[in-house]
Amino acid sequence: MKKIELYDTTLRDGSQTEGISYSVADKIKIARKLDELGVAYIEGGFPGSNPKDRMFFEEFKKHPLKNAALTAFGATRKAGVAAKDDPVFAAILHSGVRVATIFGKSWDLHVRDVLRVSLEENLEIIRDSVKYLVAEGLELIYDAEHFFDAYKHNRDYAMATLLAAQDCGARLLCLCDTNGGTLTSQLVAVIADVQKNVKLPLGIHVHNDLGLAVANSIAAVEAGCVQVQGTINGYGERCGNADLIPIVGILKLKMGLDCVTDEQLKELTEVSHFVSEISNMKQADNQPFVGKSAFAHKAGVHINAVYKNPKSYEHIEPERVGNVRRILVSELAGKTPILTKAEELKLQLKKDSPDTKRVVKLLQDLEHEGYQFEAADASFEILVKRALKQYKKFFELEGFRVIVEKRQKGTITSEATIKLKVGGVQEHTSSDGDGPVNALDNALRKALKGFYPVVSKMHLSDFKVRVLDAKDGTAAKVRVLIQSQDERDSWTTVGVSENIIEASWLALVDSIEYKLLKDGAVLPHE
Ligand SMILES: CC(=O)SCCNC(=O)CCNC(=O)[C@H](O)C(C)(C)COP(=O)(O)OP(=O)(O)OC[C@H]1O[C@@H](n2cnc3c(N)ncnc32)[C@H](O)[C@@H]1OP(=O)(O)O
Ligand SMILES: CC(=O)C(=O)O
Repeated sequence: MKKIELYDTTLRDGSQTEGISYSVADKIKIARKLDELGVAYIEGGFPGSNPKDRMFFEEFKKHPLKNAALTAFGATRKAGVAAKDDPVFAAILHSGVRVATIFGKSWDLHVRDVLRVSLEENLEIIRDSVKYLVAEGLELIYDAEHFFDAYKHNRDYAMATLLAAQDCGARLLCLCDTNGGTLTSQLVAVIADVQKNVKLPLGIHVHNDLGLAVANSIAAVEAGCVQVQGTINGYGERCGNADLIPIVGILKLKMGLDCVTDEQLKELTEVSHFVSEISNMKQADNQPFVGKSAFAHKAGVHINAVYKNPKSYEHIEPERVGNVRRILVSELAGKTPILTKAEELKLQLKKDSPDTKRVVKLLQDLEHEGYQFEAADASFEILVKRALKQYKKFFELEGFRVIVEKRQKGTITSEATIKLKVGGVQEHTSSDGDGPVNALDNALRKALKGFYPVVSKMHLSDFKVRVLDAKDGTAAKVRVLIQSQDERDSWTTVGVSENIIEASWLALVDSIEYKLLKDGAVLPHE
């Protein structure tokens, strides 16, 4: 099986993303995770750039990675400075790595306008730089910056820069689409021409400015490149780098190429989510292979078919990349998920029965009002039970009041008072909280805990509000999603109203009733 080298640059090019700033500890955690995933190279940073990157490399002198080779990144030497005196090279050598990656100029525009040296001097800079680092005993990966633009404007000069790096001992030439503006067909044609002119193996490093980074990386592998550079989740300057996550999935599962083991592939979802968490970036739900929605089915026709045979609407089994199939319940879902949920709840429901039609109608009416059940699993279960009259009321509300108070100098305070009845016994309590919903939640659970002690073992873990008709301003409806948790499970409930407190109350009541239902609570004196 042909082997492809995965080269990860999340810690260097990925850190050039707007909004990302890794600490040394973050970088170390990510490097260790990537090592477990099985990438061949981890570009740890630019030690000539800043102390943080230099400190990062210190950690691996003491505790090396298990599998991957750590590489230190830098530019070719500065014009007019001998390689031995260039501080960037001194930092690379001090970092203790056995592999260095340096980027050099391929494009005559950059040589003239950015480096401001002659074309010949740039070739000399490349030769000197590669020769020096190789003579110091390092494996050298040469990143030909802007190679595809360079080729378009001056093919012969671009080719000469590669030959300069090759002749001086580089191990691999990586062709970079630095500005990310190259079409796939153009990229493949350039690679074919380069292969006729150089002996060294080729790598590919592309940016995503056309949304083609993954496609271009894959086409480059098909054209013969043996190394793919990219970042986890496609982080990187401007529109990002090629996303290594789908690249790994495609190389392994669609092209049968050796890059990680089957076991390592199962870590793909975990690695992607871990890196987005540490990077403090929102995970894209629709990210191929690993997103929350990558194997989520919403349309009734799809759901019906997936129950019969998952291959009907899935390109691979989600478990192969550590993801899971999800069935979303909504007004578009038809009867199949309702029947399945009923089966899970051990409720008798037949496809064409009036009960099933009633549940579908109720679901569609509520979604029309603004409810959304695809994330609110617990509210959906309560809805089915209510519709089938398999539901008991654990308490009856007589009324609540919520006060939010702000004095001229003091902090803002919230207090809720609640009056309810449980099996004919009236309870009247009050509680304060961090905000009005928290106060209401505390008061409700305080009122119920004497009757149902299990409510003390749950808490509210997330609270989301979405305005539904923004054009109506403050009179718009809001949808509140509440996530609750006990020692074993977490569940989500939903409420909709024009009043945010009422919407929150509806979601809170579902949340508590769900807990009581799932724990088999009984009404006092029942
Ligand atoms: C395509 C890429 O993503 S390459 C990666 C780029 N990464 C970064 O820039 C992040 C880290 N960079 C840094 O910390 C700094 O920019 C440093 C340490 C590299 C340089 O800092 P400074 O010496 O202050 O220079 P400054 O950042 O202002 O300008 C960049 C210099 O690099 C030079 N340069 C750019 N590319 C190269 C190259 N391939 N080889 C040699 N020199 C280069 C430029 O000509 C410019 O020098 P000049 O102003 O003397 O002409
Ligand atoms: C080297 C690099 O990061 C680039 O050319 O995009």
